Amino acid sequence: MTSKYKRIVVKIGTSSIINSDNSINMKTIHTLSSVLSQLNQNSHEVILVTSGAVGVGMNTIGLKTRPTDIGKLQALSAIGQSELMDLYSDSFKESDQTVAQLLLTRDVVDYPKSSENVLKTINTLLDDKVIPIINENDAVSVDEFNHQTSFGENDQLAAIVTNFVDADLLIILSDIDGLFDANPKDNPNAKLLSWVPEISDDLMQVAGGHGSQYGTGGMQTKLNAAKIILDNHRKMAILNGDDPAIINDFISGRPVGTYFGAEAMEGRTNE
Ligand SMILES: Nc1ncnc2c1ncn2[C@@H]1O[C@H](COP(=O)(O)OP(=O)(O)O)[C@@H](O)[C@H]1O
Ligand SMILES: N[C@@H](CCC(=O)OP(=O)(O)O)C(=O)O
Repeated sequence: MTSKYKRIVVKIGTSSIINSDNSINMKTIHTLSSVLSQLNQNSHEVILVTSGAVGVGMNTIGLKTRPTDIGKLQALSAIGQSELMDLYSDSFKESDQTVAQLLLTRDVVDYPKSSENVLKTINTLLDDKVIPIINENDAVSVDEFNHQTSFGENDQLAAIVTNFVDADLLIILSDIDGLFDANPKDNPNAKLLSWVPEISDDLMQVAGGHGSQYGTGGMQTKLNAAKIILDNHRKMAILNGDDPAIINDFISGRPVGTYFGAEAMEGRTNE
């Protein structure tokens, strides 16, 4: 496998981790753990940004409808985060892969001393071949005047982390094959876009909201993430997380999903 991408950030969304009946998608968690372990043990460096704390928390206490109250969501994420990490730890252990948990707030990357410490921690973990698993620290995040600690959602968090750790590639795994020229849930004739070199206003118009009650951002937040990535001359892909082995296909140069990058890639046109 080519090693064009040495340091890779992979983000997985709630809709890939939680099934529509509120059960946990253990198959995806197992395959993801195995694929990322292999990459990490074969000359790549891998960081996982995972959503799912609120969804797993809902599963744990048997709640079927996502609450809107912030306090309830924060409590659910506190319940779900430890469960989620347990699932990942057990699953990565099957591939002899050690993982570490980092819960970030925006001030951590905005303040020089704390950002220096987080970067040192991540680099030390990667040097030691440990996979950092990152989520937003939902229970303490706030978004208020003079005290902004919230990333808001994990697509943006993943793009910020990709820049922060100077990674070569961000892969966003979702419940859909990539970015389409219209939301396929509303338009059955929508076509998959294979290559996106820039984020135009027209493109922002085709990006709709989330697909299930468990996902939060939809394609809009993924395009905001892509903008951060392209502005910083990096590369990103949106792939279907149903079978995370698709990560290997993308890295090997197969034209799967949607690729965001200024330079063309062989085999990719939107014709
Ligand atoms: N133009 C588009 N192309 C693809 N998906 C779209 C588009 N517009 C809206 N969507 C919706 O975005 C959803 C993925 O976002 P979301 O539900 O937030 O997932 P995640 O939990 O992976 O972040 C898709 O299931 C789809 O319904
Ligand atoms: N921090 C939240 C995730 C929020 C989020 O961005 O979710 P998603 O749109 O599914 O990536 C959680 O773990 O539930």
